[in-house]
Amino acid sequence: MSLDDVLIRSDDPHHPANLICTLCKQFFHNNWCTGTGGGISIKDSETNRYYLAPSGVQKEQMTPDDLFVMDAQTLEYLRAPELYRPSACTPLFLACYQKKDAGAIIHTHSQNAVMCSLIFGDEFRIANIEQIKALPSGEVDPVTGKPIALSFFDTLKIPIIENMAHEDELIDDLHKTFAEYPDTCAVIVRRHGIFVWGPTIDKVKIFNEAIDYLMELAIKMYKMGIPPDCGIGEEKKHLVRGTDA
Ligand SMILES: CSCCC(=O)C(=O)COP(=O)(O)O
Ligand SMILES: [Zn+2]
Repeated sequence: MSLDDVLIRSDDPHHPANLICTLCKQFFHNNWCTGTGGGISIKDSETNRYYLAPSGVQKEQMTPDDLFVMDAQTLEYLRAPELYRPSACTPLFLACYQKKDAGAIIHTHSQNAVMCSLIFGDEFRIANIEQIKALPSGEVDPVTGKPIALSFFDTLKIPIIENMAHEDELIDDLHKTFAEYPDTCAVIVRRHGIFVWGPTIDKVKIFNEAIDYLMELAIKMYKMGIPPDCGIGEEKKHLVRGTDA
């Protein structure tokens, strides 16, 4: 059995090497990972390994052979395809693994994230929308030990940080948001996209989809004059009637 057989070959569609490729294809069709932008990293908790995409490749065309594999303990690459460099987002993914105990990270260049970063200041907020309930509050049920989701009556708050010339230059602001927003599962990068993390890739996929839905809705509300974080019933007084926005 070769090292590749151990690290990247599996018939299991849920194996990280397969899942990264499958999800990047899906995300390409959502316009989230086009033109080489965006990416996904998944931790294999059983083997304690990080799976990372190569940099600058068309993410929807990746195969398991293209992936980097890193030992989560030593941070040494167990597999590093000669043709490639690891994703430029690797330091940011590692920060999420190490500081947020993430099991996976999704990075997209969603236009909804970019638009929200152009409309809003240093925080994206939206309140009282059913889809918010798909997102974690950051609190844990003391009895069951399970994470508690946000309630319909809560306000989702996602920090927005400024973009930099290179991905690794985002690291200081990412660490700052970890301190200032200990409960957030996402950071929007202005004029760039969004990073979303969580305990498993299944959960992160749900978080990313829910946040993207909420960002898209917020843009529509904003265009209608409705602040996305306004209280229930307050929308009427903000509504711009007759708009074709
Ligand atoms: C046009 S993509 C610019 C780099 C970027 O923002 C990104 O998400 C992809 O970086 P990678 O090194 O993973 O290709
Ligand atoms: Zn990016």
